[in-house]
Amino acid sequence: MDPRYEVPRRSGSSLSGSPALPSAQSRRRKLPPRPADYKLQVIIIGSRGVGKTSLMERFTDDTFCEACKSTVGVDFKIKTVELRGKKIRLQIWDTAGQERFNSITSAYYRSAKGIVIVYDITKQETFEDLPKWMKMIDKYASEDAELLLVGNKLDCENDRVISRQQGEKFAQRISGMRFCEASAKDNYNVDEIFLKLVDDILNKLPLELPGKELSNSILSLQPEPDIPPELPPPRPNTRCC
Ligand SMILES: Nc1nc2c(ncn2[C@@H]2O[C@H](COP(=O)(O)OP(=O)(O)OP(=O)(O)O)[C@@H](O)[C@H]2O)c(=O)[nH]1
Repeated sequence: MDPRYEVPRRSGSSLSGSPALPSAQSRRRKLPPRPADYKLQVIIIGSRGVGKTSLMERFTDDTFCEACKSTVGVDFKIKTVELRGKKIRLQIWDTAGQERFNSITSAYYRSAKGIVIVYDITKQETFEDLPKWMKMIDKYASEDAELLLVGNKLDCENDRVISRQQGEKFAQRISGMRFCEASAKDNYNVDEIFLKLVDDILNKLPLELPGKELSNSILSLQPEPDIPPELPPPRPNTRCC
């Protein structure tokens, strides 16, 4: 065949020894996703069975499990959200409600910028446990962490034993604590919980560094802990009622 009419090979150049042309697949490769502007950690605490895992899974995967296993130690999920034109990578720590795991879970409080404290509106004892959770916060969490109290299982209105006013009153006694009722099952107020918390965290950040632009580096000072961070020194009992 006249070499002038030879069609160049697209690939499999090993025969000719010439370098391989990029394959169709590599040419179609997508651009890497835009990195997150901020990385934030949020922790969910509260007594056993109040729905901490369910709230996290509803928010991150939009799923609900009727009979989930109790959390052992700590679990986490990641979700990226866009807020105020910023991309925020949220790392959500779901802690075990059982007291015997407190020594493990307490190690995760320190790096949390936001704390969701959950009780079950149908279970009196989970509401009565709240001061105990506040003590954990006072002892282990950063003082500037945003707090949000959630009365979960709002779909069980007929079995309600804790009124909305009781929840509100508890939150009002703690400086800066927000309150809402939600249902992981019915997906009611779940996105709102996490987005409001992130919004409050973002609101607060510039005040921590007056005169400086917010940047990724501020948050990357806090690496995402794969292992529990070191236990912080106890903090003064400022928030407990
Ligand atoms: N009706 C109703 N049930 C819920 C809701 N959220 C969770 N549950 C149920 O409550 C039970 C406990 O839920 P979990 O999410 O495992 O609770 P948890 O707080 O993570 O429990 P621990 O890991 O033991 O601390 C499960 O059977 C869930 O299906 C809700 O909003 N409504």
